[in-house]
Amino acid sequence: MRASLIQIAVDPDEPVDSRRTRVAELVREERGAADLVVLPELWPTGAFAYESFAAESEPLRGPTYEAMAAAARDAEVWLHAGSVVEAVGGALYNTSLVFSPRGELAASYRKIHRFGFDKGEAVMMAAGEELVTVEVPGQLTLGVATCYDLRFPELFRGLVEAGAEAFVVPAGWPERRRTHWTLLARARAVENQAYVLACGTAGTHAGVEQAGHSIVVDPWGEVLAEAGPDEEVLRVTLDPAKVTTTRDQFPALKDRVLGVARPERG
Ligand SMILES: NC(=O)CCC(=O)C(=O)O
Repeated sequence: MRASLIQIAVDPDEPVDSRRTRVAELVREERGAADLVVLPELWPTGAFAYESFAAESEPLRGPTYEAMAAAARDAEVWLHAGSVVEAVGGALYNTSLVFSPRGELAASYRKIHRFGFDKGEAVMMAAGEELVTVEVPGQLTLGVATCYDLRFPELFRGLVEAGAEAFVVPAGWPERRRTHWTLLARARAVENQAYVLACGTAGTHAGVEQAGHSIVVDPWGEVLAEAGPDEEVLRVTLDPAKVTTTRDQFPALKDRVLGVARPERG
């Protein structure tokens, strides 16, 4: 399975419409080179551009949906189109969109763990509640998570229980915590014996320098490819059989103890 992670530079001087057009072209350029294309979290606005969230919010089938559905169809790729600020009634969600090569919506995922503690996304957005997997026929079953989710291993274990063999993690991760990004991507791969495809943004928006360094890790925890800090397309080939062989040859997942009791609070 050939995967291309498009690490987009989010520049506040580039209008959102222009970025949408530019990104759609970048996706189209992967035609024939990729089976799966991955974009980062909230690339239309920037993950830390909280002030623009409401103004740039869109319905699920809004302008980003339309542009990405057409790009997936033209490129004939599975497209994890990163995430958008989805407006639903009075609420906002950080919602990822996954399209089939026919440009049909295969899945959407509302980010479960919101970043910011008592500000930003954590207070402006509502939390998703559902785990999402997408089967790419004949290839891999993808488990979908977004950025800050990477810090919560129970989410990824839940995705494994649901059949995930590769995690796709769009992000807008800051340079300041880049060591966490790399470490957590490798940890999620090792503990779940699954591929991790983590696609971040480049550039600086809302005063937050982005780490870039999108990364692809195999089920043994080895880094297959890693981007630099700037806009870049990271291309890698995944072997679906490697998930099965890793899980068969070192069957740690079989030793899970399910339903471990939480300690009583005294
Ligand atoms: N957009 C995010 O979820 C940022 C997460 C982050 O900066 C961190 O976990 O550290």
